[in-house]
Amino acid sequence: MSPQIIESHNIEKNLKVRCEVRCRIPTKDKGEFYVHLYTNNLNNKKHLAIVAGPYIYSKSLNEVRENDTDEKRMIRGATIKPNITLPLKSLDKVNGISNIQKINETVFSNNNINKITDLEHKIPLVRIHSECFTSETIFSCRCDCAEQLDRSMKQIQNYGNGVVVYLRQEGRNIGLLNKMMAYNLQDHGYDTVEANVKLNQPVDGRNYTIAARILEDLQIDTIRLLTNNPDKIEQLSSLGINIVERIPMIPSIWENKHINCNHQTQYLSSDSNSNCSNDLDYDMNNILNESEVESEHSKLTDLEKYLQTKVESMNHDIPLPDYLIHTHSHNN
Ligand SMILES: Nc1nc2c(ncn2[C@@H]2O[C@H](COP(=O)(O)OP(=O)(O)OP(=O)(O)O)[C@@H](O)[C@H]2O)c(=O)[nH]1
Repeated sequence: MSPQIIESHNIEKNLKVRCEVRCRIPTKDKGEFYVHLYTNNLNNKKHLAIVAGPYIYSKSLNEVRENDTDEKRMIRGATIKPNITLPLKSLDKVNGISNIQKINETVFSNNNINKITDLEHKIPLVRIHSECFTSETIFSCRCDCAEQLDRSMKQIQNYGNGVVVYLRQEGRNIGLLNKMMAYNLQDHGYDTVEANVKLNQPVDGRNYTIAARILEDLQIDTIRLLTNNPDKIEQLSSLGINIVERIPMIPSIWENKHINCNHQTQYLSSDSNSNCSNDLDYDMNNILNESEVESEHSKLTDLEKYLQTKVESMNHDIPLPDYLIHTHSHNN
């Protein structure tokens, strides 16, 4: 067994989480959430659960602690009535939802989220999100992480019942220092996968056991999951989370882009000065030779190159828009 597999087995066996505090966080444009802060017995990282709706409660937060008082419970955000349990668990068994074996792949627009029945509504909508300081705090346009966080919080709030589990696994768990070195390599032609490899780091060093334990603590065993990442689905399923639906996350710069081989296709953004924008104009009728492909690829924004690599090299399960199919990344 590789050291990585041994480590992940150890994590799975020994990991325990505890919710230390829960507080209300109103947001500018996404409504109100209850943020739960978790400690664990393996390291000092403080993972978070950002909860929407009135149905989700933490077991560990609400259980009675040594020398507990009403005031202590109020300060940590626990219910004053101890040991509250809600009937969310095993809804599938009670109502026969376990028949849903296949993971449906539905583009969940805000409209059809509203149309689901009350019963289905109880299955939480979940995003397992990994920390990205560069995009979420200092507005980097190299990746779409901040957009994914923003959109998933909005979708979950609109749905009325769900959680973003926010994992402190910066840079797919290689840490900020390595990620910043990877960015320098990416500025010299490496893609996001090759850069990690060059630094002797795993391409994706994340482990989702902590997320599964947090969901367990929140008394959630059946979910709808917002993701494009098949590895996340596989790991969570093997950790006992029943995923009844996979909801893709289409990056906003790829929305409304489609195949139209008879016309010159234009993908002009309204903000052509922004590095995040997609201001390229391709003629799909042209068959490009190798050096033209190389040259077209070099015109892509950092974000486009990143998204393209996620689909082409990391198996992310979303269709590549036409104009990118015609500009394969250099390592393909
Ligand atoms: N090493 C490295 N990490 C990155 C880079 N860009 C973003 N990240 C990290 O990638 C993580 C997010 O992973 P993504 O691959 O974007 O998305 P995902 O969570 O795997 O998949 P989805 O569920 O579909 O969003 C965060 O921890 C980011 O800090 C990069 O260029 N290099």
